[in-house]
This record gives sequence, C-alpha cells and structure tokens, in this order.
Amino acid sequence: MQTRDIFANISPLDHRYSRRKENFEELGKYLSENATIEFQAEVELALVKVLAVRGMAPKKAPAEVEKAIEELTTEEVYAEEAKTKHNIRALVNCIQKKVSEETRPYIHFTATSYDIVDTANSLRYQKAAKELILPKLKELHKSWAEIALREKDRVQIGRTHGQHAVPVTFGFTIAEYVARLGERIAEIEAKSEKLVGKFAGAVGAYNASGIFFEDPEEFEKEVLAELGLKPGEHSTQIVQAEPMTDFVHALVSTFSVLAAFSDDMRHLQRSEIAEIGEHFGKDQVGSSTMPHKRNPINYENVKSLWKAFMPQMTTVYMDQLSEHQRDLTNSASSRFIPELIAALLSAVARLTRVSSKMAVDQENIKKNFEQNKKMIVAEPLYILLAAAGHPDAHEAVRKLTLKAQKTDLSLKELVDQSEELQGYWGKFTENQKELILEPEKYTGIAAQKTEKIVKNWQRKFNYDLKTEV
Ligand SMILES: O=C(O)C[C@H](Nc1ncnc2c1ncn2[C@@H]1O[C@H](COP(=O)(O)O)[C@@H](O)[C@H]1O)C(=O)O
Repeated sequence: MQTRDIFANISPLDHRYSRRKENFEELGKYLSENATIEFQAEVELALVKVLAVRGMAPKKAPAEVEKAIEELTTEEVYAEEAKTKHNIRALVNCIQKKVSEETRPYIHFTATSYDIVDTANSLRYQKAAKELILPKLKELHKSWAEIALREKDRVQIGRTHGQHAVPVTFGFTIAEYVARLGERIAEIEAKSEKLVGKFAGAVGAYNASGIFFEDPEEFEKEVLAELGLKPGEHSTQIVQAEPMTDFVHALVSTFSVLAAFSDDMRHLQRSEIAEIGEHFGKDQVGSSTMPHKRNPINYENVKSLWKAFMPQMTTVYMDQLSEHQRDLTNSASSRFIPELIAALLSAVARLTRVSSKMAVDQENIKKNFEQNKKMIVAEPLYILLAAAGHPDAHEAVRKLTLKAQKTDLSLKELVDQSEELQGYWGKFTENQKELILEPEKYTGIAAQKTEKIVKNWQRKFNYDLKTEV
C-alpha cells in the first residue's frame, strides 16, 4: 500500500481532522512543535533586550539573538537535545553557537528553564486565543445568532425529559446556545488575558537575578512586559498553575457547549422528529448499506471529539500539583494542550460549516407541534382556572387530559361539556381564551427573549447580522 506523508501521522488531528494545508499553517503558528521552540526563543530574546537596555549585555546583543533565532531550526534544537537530554539547554546552546562571544554569556542569563517554558506557553496560548480561537468561535457564534433571529417566531414544541412540554420557538432553542457560547467566548477572552509568565529563577525566589539586580521583581516585569505579559503573585520554578487551569477549563467547557448543541441538533434530526437537517452533498453517502440514510454525522463527530478531549481536563487538574518548588510530572502531560485546542477548533470549523447550511423543516416542526396541540394547553388552562378561583384546578385539568387521551376531544371541548368549568371560562379575558384556543400563541416571551439575547451579543462582539435586529 502506498502512503502519503500526511497519513503517516499518528494523531487523527494531524490528518483526518485537519486535512487542509491552510489548517496546518494556521494552527501550526501557535500549536506546533516549531511554534513551541519559536515562542521559547522569543522569550530568550526578550531577556537579552532588557539586559541590553539595562547596560549588562552589549548593545548589539538583541540584534544578534534576533538573527540567530531567524536561522534556528527545530531539527537543530532536537539534535542538540539528543546530546544534552535537556530541551531548554539545547535551545540555549543552539542560540549561543550563532552569536558573538560578547553576547554569548547573556543568553539565558539568570534564567531557569521554566522562566522560558512557562512564559512561552502563556504567550503562545494568549496569542492563539486572540488571533485564532476567539475569531473562529465568534464566526460560529454569529451563524447561530443569525439562525436564532431568522427563526425567532417559528413555533416549536418545547421538550423536557424527551416529552412534549409547552411551546417555544426554534429561534429561542438556538438562542440558548447563543447565550451559552457567548458567555464561554467571553470567559476564554478573560482567562487568556490572565495567563502569567515568570522570571524568578530556579525556585522562584529570584536567587540568581537577585545577585545582579536590586529590584529583581522589576527586572522580571520588564522582561515580561517585552512580551505583553505580567507575572503572577508568586512563582516557584514554575508559574502558579491556576491561570492555565482556568484557561483550559474555559476551552473545555466551551467544547462541552458545542457538544450539547450537537446533541440537541442530532436529536432534532431523528427520523420521527426530523425538524432540522444537515446539508447533504449530491454525491454524499449516508450509509454503506442503507442508501436512503442521511445521518447527522457532523453533530456525531463533534460529540465524539469532545468525548476524546474533555477528559483531558482531569490531567490539567492533576498538573496543579507539583512537589515543593517543582517536579517534572507536569511536563509531558502539559504538552497535549495544543491537541485539545486543535480538536476544539476542528469542532468549531465543522459546526460553522454545518450551521451556515442548517435546513429547518417548516412542515415537520409544525406537524410535531400539532401532534399534541390539544394537550399542551393543559398548563395555561389549569393556571387560568386557578386564577379564576377554581379550588382544585390542577386535578380538574389532569382529569380532562385523561379524558382527552381517550377521545378525539380537545381540552376546550371538554371544558364546554362541563357546566362547572364553563363558569370559570366565562371569567377569562379574550387574550387568555386565545391562548387555549390557539396554543401556538402560548410561547411566552420566547421571540422577544431571542431578540434580546442576539442583540446583547451582537453589541458585545460587534458583528453585523444577515437579518438585522
Ligand atoms: O532550569 C532547570 O533546568 C532546572 C531543573 N529543572 C528542569 N526544568 C526544566 N526542564 C527540565 C528540568 N530538568 C530536566 N528538564 C528537561 O525537561 C524535558 C522534559 O521532557 P518531557 O518529559 O518530554 O516533557 C527534558 O528535556 C528534561 O531534560 C532543576 O533541576 O530544577
């Protein structure tokens, strides 16, 4: 069997779920191993810049380091690591080989490896959030907002416990996810901004930098400011774990919102419900054996990916523990965060594609609503009877529903047959009677609430919608 390079990769995220070249380039800028080393080198450069400003390193040092970094390759660093068995020392050695003797001592000066590693990770995840994750999520959010607005008045039966409950609108159903995803996007934004760096040395007490600087915390701030970061209140050899825990939690809980949406949409595609459909290409096959099938494969894929990556949160919680001033047990485990981000973005891309072509079956949504139309007015009928003074309205209506189930009669027709209930009916206003006679009007403020939610997020995220509010 012939193989192509791309398919020689082990992780499905490197072939099956990110097949397009642009995908690799876009994600690779922040998430690849090349990016890991590039961002670490950027931190080493920030250090030299501050040392030069402070008059310790030669003035030419930053330019030399910048050039060295441009020439640096991941292969080179890996070859060096094969000798040193230490990845950051390998990076430092590679940079040192490319600069002058005068500059050489200031590469990694007073730094411990995790001044570089943790700072670089915070930097790249912060940038990935700002430049990649948030724009992609906002694009998906916008497509949901558009559906919500377009469908705000389309009456749909609300379902609880998988049973017909009382009416909503389809727009309102989607507005739930506009609100939930919107709030998660804001959370990713906030938590990415709270990621911290460090330049506090091997145990976090500024032992090495304290030899040279009276104000080692100020020195730390200057190095981090070069990168647009701030330090945490306290560091050991590593940064406080919680800002990263919170950031990843924001990502994972966003993924959970996508999975919940996918589950809901998948159920609405069940043959017996069939209220929405995924766009199907003219050559697309639903089943290898049942040619008529049109399966909700995209929503199933999102849930499946979520199942693979959501448990990674447990690892992130475990990475909160590190012995004394640090142990290395968070090192290998934290290298999988980029995969989690890649999986999330794969789900986002898929849902954006599917959502923009979501087909709403107007007839089925109406047909399903009509199916239990006579029963769903039980709630307003009982409440109106109670408000009109009926002493046991819930029980009276429960009995009516039992009768209605056995006959073809609607609850209103059964009310008409009861002299007692007729008396209360006479006390209802015309609007109240309408709710019983036309259950499609019993949607509460579903449409207004949908508009309010969409408008709120449209303002916050500052996007235009196809159908303006
Ligand atoms: O600044 C320092 O280096 C301080 C030193 N601690 C270390 N800090 C950071 N990295 C270290 C440390 N020790 C090892 N290594 C190297 O980390 C790499 C771990 O590789 P992997 O398990 O694949 O994630 C792998 O390359 C390891 O060699 C200490 O003794 O406290």
